[in-house]
Amino acid sequence: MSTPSDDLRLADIESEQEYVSMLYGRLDDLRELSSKRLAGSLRETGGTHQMRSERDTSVAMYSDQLAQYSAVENGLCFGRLDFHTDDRFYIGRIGLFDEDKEYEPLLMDWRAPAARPFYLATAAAPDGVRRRRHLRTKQRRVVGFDDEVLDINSVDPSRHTEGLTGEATLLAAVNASRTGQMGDIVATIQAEQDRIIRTELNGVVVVQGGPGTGKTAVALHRAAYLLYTHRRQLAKRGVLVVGPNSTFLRYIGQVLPSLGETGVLLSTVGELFPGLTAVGREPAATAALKGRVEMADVVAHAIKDRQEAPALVEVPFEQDVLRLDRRAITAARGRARRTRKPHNEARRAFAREIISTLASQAVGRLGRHLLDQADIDDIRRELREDAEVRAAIDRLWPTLTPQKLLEDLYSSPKRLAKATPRLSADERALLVRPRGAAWTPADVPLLDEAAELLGEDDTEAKARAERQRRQAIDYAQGVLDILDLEDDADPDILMATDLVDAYRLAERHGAERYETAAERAAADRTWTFGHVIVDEAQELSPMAWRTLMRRCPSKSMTVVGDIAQTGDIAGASSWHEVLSPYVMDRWKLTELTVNYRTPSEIMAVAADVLASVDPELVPPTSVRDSGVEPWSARVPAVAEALPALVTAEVSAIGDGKLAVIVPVERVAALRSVVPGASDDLDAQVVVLGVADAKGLEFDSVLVVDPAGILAESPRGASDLYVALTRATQRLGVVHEDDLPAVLSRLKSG
Ligand SMILES: Nc1ncnc2c1ncn2[C@@H]1O[C@H](COP(=O)(O)OP(=O)(O)OP(=O)(O)O)[C@@H](O)[C@H]1O
Repeated sequence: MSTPSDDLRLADIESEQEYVSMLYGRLDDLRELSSKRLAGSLRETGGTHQMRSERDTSVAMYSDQLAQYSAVENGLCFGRLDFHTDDRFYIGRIGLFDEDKEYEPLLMDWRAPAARPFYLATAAAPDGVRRRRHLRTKQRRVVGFDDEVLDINSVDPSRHTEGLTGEATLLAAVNASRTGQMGDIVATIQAEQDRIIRTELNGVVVVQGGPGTGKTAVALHRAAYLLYTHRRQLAKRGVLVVGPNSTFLRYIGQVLPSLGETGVLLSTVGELFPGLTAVGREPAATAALKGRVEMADVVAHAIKDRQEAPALVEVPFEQDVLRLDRRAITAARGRARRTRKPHNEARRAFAREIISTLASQAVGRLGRHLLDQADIDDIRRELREDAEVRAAIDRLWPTLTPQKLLEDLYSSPKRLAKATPRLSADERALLVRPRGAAWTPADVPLLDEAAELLGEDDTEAKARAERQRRQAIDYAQGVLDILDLEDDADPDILMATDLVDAYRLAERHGAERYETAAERAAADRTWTFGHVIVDEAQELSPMAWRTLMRRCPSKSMTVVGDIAQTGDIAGASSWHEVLSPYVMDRWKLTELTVNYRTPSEIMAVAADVLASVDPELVPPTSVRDSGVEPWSARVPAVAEALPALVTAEVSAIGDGKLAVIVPVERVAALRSVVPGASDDLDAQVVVLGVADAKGLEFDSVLVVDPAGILAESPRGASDLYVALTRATQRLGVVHEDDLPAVLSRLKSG
């Protein structure tokens, strides 16, 4: 039997449905309009350069609009605010307006200043809000809502935190099964998170917080907020989001599109050198050494060593042999270095000096009194064009690419010894590598450093671009010729060539058209971004920070991480240490304190491990209990016991996700014994090392061989802390040896 309050609720759902359906109708209208306009712009051809460029802008704009309208389809409207003044706003993923009523807002974009009370208003500080309503929708259907009446009498003075916003909806969200893809939190952003998301654009903001406090979520919503609030500034230069590995980037990849933002470049540091994929692996000690800041000097040394000054170089020229002694070479080198230009650009000054020296020798031998200025100019020109002379200059001051410089360095113990006077022999040995070996992520900051010091030698790139442009024009000309031939019969028909010439056709079909700032940025090493967000920032080495800082000269950055979770031995142990070389103390620390992922039962176990990293560190407070105690199981052989343990966990989590987190060296062996296991996050069961599990979360986690994880690295305790805090519901620890003392709280299951 339905009660009067059930009836009221149903009536409310019905009226909300009416409103939400009206909003979807409006969205459909907008979609249709943009689609028509896009089709119109694509049909247009010809015109002046300016007309073409305006048309391209329209095409890009309408395509973006269409992508945005599709992206916000799910959960378009998720909230409502009722004010004491009887005003009422609906809050959603984008703003929608009523064109017939002077653009009155129908739906408020969550990022608009007027939407802020939805995240900040509390019973103690209601900001004029009487009621906050969270709407739950499935596709276009309203399925329920939760109301909070912001009444001062409902304030609980015993609560120390400022309280949760939309608690029922929040708990439903954090309890939901995980999908292998991070979701957005736009409907349930909490006050401490909202303040960080809306921090001003300029300067460096550090977001420090324990596991599960929403750092990644906050960082991504901040990107969306900044793009909305500073669209003009940021759309041009773009926003870069840096993550620790490609698994993580795939995991977070859908969040910004679901917020209607597609123009953000997601990248690892290892992917920041265009044209090169750094997939090589190397020992952790080698990567850590390459990450040290002294490597910047090593690169500089390596370049100087290539500016050689041997005792004597003989240059055959015509019937004679010209000589360059060390004094002449050093003088030319000094001249070139004094230009303070990068190596490849300073080469021109070096070559000019060398040609001058050789020219005076050649002229002296021929007898200066016999030659006039024109003869001397001829000799200079011949010297410049002479293959032997060029070869001599190449040897003394070679044009270098970053790749060639590093490859030559790693593969030559002699070169390495000269470039690394401050490294020990053991350290130097870590850098030795044969030619042709794959580039590793730790090489990328060194290549970037080298590229800065070498300067772009873009002669080859320019020649290639020109060749491609010519080919495109030839191709376009061919197309036009064919069209003309076909239409030849009827002179009244407008020829394709009347509308567009080959050059323009080629230009319109060129690869650069309609590219977003993010796409252009991805292809250009020297691109600088309007804002850079660094996630899991504690993992970055000092050399990686140099690369990132170069990409953001304005130092408008959001740095997100947890010093207690640092696993990389090149990683950070304090934010001050990381940032002060670039911005001194001009950075702002913000903190997140509530854990939305890990239930309190699991967090209690993780807290013991955290205390072993540093007793001063405070674990975040879990937002909920799960009612399930974490357990440990001692088994004679993990490989044999694991399949059954995995099957039991899978049946406990229904269609949720399970991760088996193991020491890196056991990943391959254990992945092969777990049925259906993979490293693909879409699979139900994944087997991962800790480094690859960073930033991810699963309904259930089995941590295997905790002693192995602790022993695997000097930062083993941080790694174990990361592994334990990946679970949203259930945790089991499986071990063969004694359970490490830090885990003694676990009950054996
Ligand atoms: N306000 C919120 N509403 C709903 N869910 C939230 C909220 N804040 C965080 N979460 C959820 O909590 C989980 C953890 O968030 P997130 O991955 O951003 O944490 P993190 O601080 O980056 O963690 P870690 O340091 O362990 O990588 C995610 O599932 C996220 O969606």
